This record gives sequence, C-alpha cells and structure tokens, in this order.
Amino acid sequence: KVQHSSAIKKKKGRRYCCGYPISIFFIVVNEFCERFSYYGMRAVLVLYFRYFLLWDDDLATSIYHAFVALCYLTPILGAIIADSWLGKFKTIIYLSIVYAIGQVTMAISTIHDITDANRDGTPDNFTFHIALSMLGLILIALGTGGIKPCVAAFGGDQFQEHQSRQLNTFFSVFYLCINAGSLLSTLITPLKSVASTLMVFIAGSGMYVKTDPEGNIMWSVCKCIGFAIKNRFRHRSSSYPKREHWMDWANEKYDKLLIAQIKMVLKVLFLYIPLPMFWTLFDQKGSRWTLQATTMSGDFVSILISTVNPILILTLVPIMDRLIFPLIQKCGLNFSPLKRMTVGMLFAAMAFVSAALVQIEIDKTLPNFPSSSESQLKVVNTYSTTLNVTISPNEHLLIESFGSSADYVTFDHQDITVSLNTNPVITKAFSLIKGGRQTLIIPSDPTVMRDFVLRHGEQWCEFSRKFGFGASYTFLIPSTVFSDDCESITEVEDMKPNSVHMALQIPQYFLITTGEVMFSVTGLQFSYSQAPKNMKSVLQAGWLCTNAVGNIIVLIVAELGKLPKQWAEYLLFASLLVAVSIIFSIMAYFYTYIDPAEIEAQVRKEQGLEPEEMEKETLEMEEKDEDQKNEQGVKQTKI
Ligand SMILES: CC(C)C[C@H](NC(=O)[C@@H](N)CC(C)C)C(=O)O
Repeated sequence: KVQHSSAIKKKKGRRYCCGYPISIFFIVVNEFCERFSYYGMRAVLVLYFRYFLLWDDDLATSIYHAFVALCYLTPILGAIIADSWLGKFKTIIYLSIVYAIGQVTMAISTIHDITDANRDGTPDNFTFHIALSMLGLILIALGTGGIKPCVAAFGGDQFQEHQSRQLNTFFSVFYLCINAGSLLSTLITPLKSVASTLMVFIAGSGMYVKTDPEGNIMWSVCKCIGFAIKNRFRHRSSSYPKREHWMDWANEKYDKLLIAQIKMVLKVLFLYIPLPMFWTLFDQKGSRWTLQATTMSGDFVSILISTVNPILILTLVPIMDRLIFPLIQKCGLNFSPLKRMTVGMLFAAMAFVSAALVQIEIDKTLPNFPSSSESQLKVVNTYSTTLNVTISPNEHLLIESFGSSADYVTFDHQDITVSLNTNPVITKAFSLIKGGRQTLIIPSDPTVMRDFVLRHGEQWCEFSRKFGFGASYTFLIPSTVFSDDCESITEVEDMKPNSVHMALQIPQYFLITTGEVMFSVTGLQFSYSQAPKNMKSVLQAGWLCTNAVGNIIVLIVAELGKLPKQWAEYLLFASLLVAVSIIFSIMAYFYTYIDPAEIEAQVRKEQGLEPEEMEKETLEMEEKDEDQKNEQGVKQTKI
C-alpha cells in the first residue's frame, strides 16, 4: 500500500497541455534525437566497412545486417532490466550512456592517424580498428535496442486509462518523430545527437510518471511457466481433470494475478509468430530494392529514393489518422488493429508485385549476358579500312574502320578462328573464356602502335558528354592522334546505359510505406494496449524482436542464394506474405481484445483484494478530477 500511494503521488505531478501530458514532449524529442543519431550512423556504416576497413561487399553487407538484427534483439535485455530491476526511467538514462560511449568508441575507430605511424594515409593496424569498431557497434546495439522498448512504453505510461484516444495519437506522433529524425540524419551529420538525446530526456525528469519495477518479474515469469509445464507433465494421465489453460497448472504454487498476466503476454506473443515475414519484405528495401535502383537511370531521384520512406511516413500517418481511419469508421466498418495489420501485410505484398513488374521492365533492357556454358565476343576495328570479319564456322561481320560489331556475338563453344579480308588475309585462332564477355581489337598497324592516355600531362582530350548509368565504353584512339585532334577518337558503346527510370520504384515505396503505417504504427499501439502493466516493455521488446527475426531471414535468404530471375524472387516473397497474412487473419479472428487493467482488477477481486482496488479506484477518480481541473486551468489561462 505504501508503494502504491507513492506511485500515485508521483502521478499527481502531471502537467497538461491541450489534453496531453507535457512530459511526452520530452519523450518524443528524445526519440527524434535518438533515431537521428542511429540512422545517421547506419547510413555510412557499409561505406565505413567497405572503404575504411577494406572489407568486400559480402562481408560488409552481412555484418551490417547482423548489426541491425542485434539492435532489434537487445530490446529484450532492456525490457528485462526496466520491468524487473531499474524501472524504465533509469534504464533509459543508463543505457543512453552506454549508447553514447559506443558512438564515441565508433568515432575513435575511424581515426586512422591512431595507428598510421608512417603517415601514408592508411591505418597500419587494421585489427585495432576492427576490434574498436566492433566494440562500438555492440555498445550502440545495446544502447539503441535496450532503450527502444522502454521509451515507447514509458511514453504510454504518461497517459491514464481514460485517455486511449490521446494514447493512440501519441504512438502516431512517436512514429512521426522516428522518421523525422531519420530523414534529417540523411541530410545533415548526426553530430553530438546522443548527448542531446540524453539531455532532452533528463530535462523532463520532474514531469514523468515513473512506475516502479516489481522485482525480478522475468525470473518469476520463467519459473512460473517452467512449473506449469512440469506440473502438466506430472499429471498427464487422463484421470486428472483438464484445465482451461495449460498455464492453470501453475495454480498450485503461483499467484493467480501473475498467471493471468503471463496468459495475456503469451496470447499476444503467439499472435506475433507470423509477423517477421512482414519485416523480411520490408527490410529488403535497403538491400534488393537498392540494388534494383542501381540498374535504373535517374540522377537526383537516387537521393529521393533513399529518403522516400520517411517522407511518405510523415505524410501518410496524419492522412491515415485524421482522414482514412475516421472515414472507414464513419462507413460503419470495424477496422480493428489486427485487421489493419493484415491489410498492412497485403500492401507490402502488393509492393513486391510492383517491384517484380519493374524488374521485368528492367530485364528487357539489360544486356543478355552469357550463360555459364556460353562465351561472348565483340569485335572492334581500328584498322584503316572497313573489314569483313569471319568467325568460324559461320559468323560474318562487316565492321567499318573505327567501328565495332553491333553487339556481342554469343558462341556455345570456346575455340574460334577469326579471318580478316586484309591483304594478305589474316587468320588467327582464339580460345574464349566460358561464361565471359571479351572484346577482340583489330589493331591499325602493329608497327606504329602507341599509347595514349585520355587525360595525362600534355596530351589530353576532354569529353563533355555524360556517360549513362550502368554503361560501358571503349575508346578507339588512332596512332596519329594529338591533343588538337580529339575528334578522331571514337567511342564504342560496350554496354547500353540503364534506361528504366528510378521513378518507377515510387509505387512500390508508396505501397510498402502504406503497409508500414497500417502494420507498424498499429503494432506499436497494440503491443502497449494488450500488455499487463508490469510487462509493457517486455511486450514492446517482443514486438521489436519480430523485426530482428525478419532481418535474420533476409540474411539467410541472401546466403542461400537466389532464384534465377529476380522478378520471380519478388513474386515468391509476395505470395509468401499473402499466405502468412491469411494465417495471421485466422489467428486474429480468434483473438479477443482485452483490457489488461480490467482483468488484473478482476483477479485481485477474486483474490479478495477489493479494499486495495477500491482505494486505487478512488485515488484514480480523485486524480482524474484533478487532471480535469488542471486541463481547465490550462484552458482558462489561455482564454
Ligand atoms: C521496427 C521499426 C518500427 C523500425 C522503425 N523504422 C521506421 O520507422 C522506418 N520507416 C524508418 C526508415 C528510415 C527506414 C524505427 O523505429 O526506426
């Protein structure tokens, strides 16, 4: 009772603005700064691996995905610390310090002068830099992941039970801040942002509602589940009467309230099983879709593509919240949170169908590369006259001087003989590389061959033309050329530039972001509303874990190899998500929404704890009155 009254006393310090507790301002600004720091660092991480640590593409991508997965696994640790030991407020403070140390460690690891004794611009001891950066990344993952479930749940704690509308708006604004932070971080450098994150959070210290942790709750949960399983196994004979729920087998030893709370959490966690599939598709934005963009044309659009998701979130969240959802409600349709999440999944599946269609368009324009048993050859003629080139047995090409064969010629054998109609006729045998592309250059006259560098010292030729994305060229430089006759240099296009414009990716980004708003924002709210009071952070962590599992699936899929056609892989993922969303909708159909506070009150009542409950209710009523007075006070002051 003493502990309870002290919690209520703290609640009485609440201050309001427009019906919202002022304390949430500090929490959303804190989230904005944290995401600014996280995404700013993440944006340059692969580049750091690739160009500073000199790792290859595969290693850089794998470590990057492993880091992202770790960031969404550590929430479990943060939630356990918060709900069982330190409480959310202190956990956020301590883990933010760990986060800041991680960022500083990471920053130090990028200073090559530390080990560059000979000052040649490259570090002398890569092991030192790798070890330091890995330590930094682990600390960052611990910090960012650890505080993530606590910040969302701590924000939710600032509201009272009758403020469910404000609570939903809070989660939407919270999501907006995540994306505003990430958007800004791609535009400006995230300098000192972890320090600001911490300072903003501490600034609101006096205004927060801080609920105390209830002992080592996770340990009690594990012991209770373990006991229920053991007890069920001991009474497996059919002579024992069945119990309504398998957790009821813990009734003999554990508190009914704890059992009821575990049941609530398990019910939601079970519902989460199919959800990682959504994130598997969502997270391919950063890998497969980015690779798809590299085979497309468009300069400035590439910047837009990297920021299109947060920009769309900033526009779609208010549109959905203020227009679409109320409109659906007005039409008398019950668009419950789980239905929204199912529709969100279907949107993500549609995004992948759109990606497949774009891929089919791209494939039409991509060069036809040789299969592993074929070889391809292009012939370039730098001879002074047009030549008739015969490639055995029956390929005849007419190539004018300083020109090339129209395209690569494909052979299903490797040994060829090339004959030229020069005087005398020249014939030469070649062995081509299997599965490769080669160019055969017919020299002008081997005796007068000379080197020419396109831009070097005295001799240079400037090309003002723009080279297309993805194209490849060969320059034919006559042996007689000097800097004043650049015109005689001929350009042969080996590979055509990409011609499918990046703007075609916008529909798939629009669809996946619409899906994200329906799925992710709703999932965040749902996880908070369905969790018992003492396990709010744990359920937030469970929700974030679905993202970690999704990322791990991406890693496995990338390692296992791909289908021969990329568009087929996109369609496969889309169909998998449709199948998963059907399973999820069936599970959702059988899920009954609960009010955890009401269930807890009911169990307490059954346990004969009415007096305390009544006292709490009375206190809450008093508090509600006081809050209303507060709100009116604010309004009157405004008037
Ligand atoms: C697991 C998530 C809820 C991740 C969430 N991401 C987003 O909101 C993205 N739209 C951001 C974008 C820049 C990829 C987060 O908390 O970062």
